[in-house]
Amino acid sequence: MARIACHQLVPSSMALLPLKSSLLHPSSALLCRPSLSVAIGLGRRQYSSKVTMSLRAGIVGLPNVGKSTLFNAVVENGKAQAANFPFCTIEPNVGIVGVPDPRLQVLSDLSKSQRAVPASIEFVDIAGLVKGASQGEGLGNKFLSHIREVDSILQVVRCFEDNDIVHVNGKVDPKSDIDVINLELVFSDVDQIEKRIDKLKKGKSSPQAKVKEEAEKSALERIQQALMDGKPARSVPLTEFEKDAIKHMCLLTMKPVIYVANVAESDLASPEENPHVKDVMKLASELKSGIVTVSAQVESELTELPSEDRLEFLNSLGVDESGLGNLIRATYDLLGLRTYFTSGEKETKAWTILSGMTAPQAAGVIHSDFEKGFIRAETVAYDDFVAAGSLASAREKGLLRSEGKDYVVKEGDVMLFRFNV
Ligand SMILES: Nc1ncnc2c1ncn2[C@@H]1O[C@H](COP(=O)(O)OP(=O)(O)OP(=O)(O)O)[C@@H](O)[C@H]1O
Ligand SMILES: [Mg+2]
Repeated sequence: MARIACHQLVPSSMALLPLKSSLLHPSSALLCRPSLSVAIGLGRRQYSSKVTMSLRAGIVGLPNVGKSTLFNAVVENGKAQAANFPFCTIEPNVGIVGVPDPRLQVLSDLSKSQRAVPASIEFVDIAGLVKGASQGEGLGNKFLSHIREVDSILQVVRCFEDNDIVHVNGKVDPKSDIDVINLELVFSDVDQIEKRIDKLKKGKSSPQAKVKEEAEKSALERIQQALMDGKPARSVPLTEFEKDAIKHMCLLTMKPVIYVANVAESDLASPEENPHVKDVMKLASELKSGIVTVSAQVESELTELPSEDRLEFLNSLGVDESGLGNLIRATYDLLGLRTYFTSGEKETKAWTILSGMTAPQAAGVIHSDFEKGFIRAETVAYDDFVAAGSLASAREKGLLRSEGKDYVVKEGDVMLFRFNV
């Protein structure tokens, strides 16, 4: 028997299970956490056939550059926005944060929802890396292995001058700091690749495994060359097959990077005038990575203030809003994530999918039964929903479309799934 499956029909306890609010990764940089993932048969696309918990962004950088300060502010801020998240903080250094999205509140108000639940992302505070980390310096190998487990990297770069706060290399120098971190990531990858290529050369495998191993070896040799030239693995063009073949390596320089320029509060109003920030901007553009400017110090002070005093404090520094929303949003976008919504009286919820996912796959993010028994999805674009004012009115106006299993979900779709159980 067909049932209309929407958020109201999802038992509330279901929404609390981490594996249900999960998503599927296409990228070879992803899925480096076997302990957190379970296999499911997906078949249809080139995506990895696994489901994991929400995506992780690792906060990386030299010691004492403001990583933990930023982490604490992000997690505290995210908690406030997503107070109804279960397990907000899993461990002292891993926090789940809501992704700010103004559309959520609009939909929630229109549907008179009892609650609004944002999409989520995980932030991980990783201990500082120093020169020689890839040789084990300063527990480097341990910290590098933590970076292997994240899906993207936020590299915090110190851009604030403060003689009371020790800089491990004696002076504030973003270019040198970025080089140190990137070189350690490169060295670590080179090391891994050398070992793997040796193993592949010696290996005797079945003809079937051989094809994949050949692809892996060819991809690794090209990456090795790029690394020798000081370029990251992500700069090497690879086929889908090659990406899949090297995925298990979890190469550090395959992960997308955002540089987080951590500035003094006095620079917050016009960070681009700070020469250190200029350096980071230039490098980020050369390395084809994103950049976000924040003051971790200000953000952490903001979380200590009652919410009614925050704007006044920000205004006193010459800005109108906290930089964290930007940072969280940029991280979400960097991972190639997309949002669709379910919206009704009980709750309005933002769900995370990857671009290119079909309606059944998007339904599977809510629950695997929704994907298995998928019949159709009633879908309305966000703008149409807002213009109509409600789902019922969108239906009356003919804006609600009935889409089948090949429909590729679009950013901002509001969806209602019909499925068989
Ligand atoms: N934008 C900023 N302006 C001024 N001081 C800052 C700023 N950001 C962080 N700090 C200060 O820098 C010091 C180091 O910060 P934090 O402990 O967050 O660094 P960390 O990168 O986590 O270090 P570690 O690698 O040792 O864990 C703290 O005293 C913090 O208050
Ligand atoms: Mg720290």
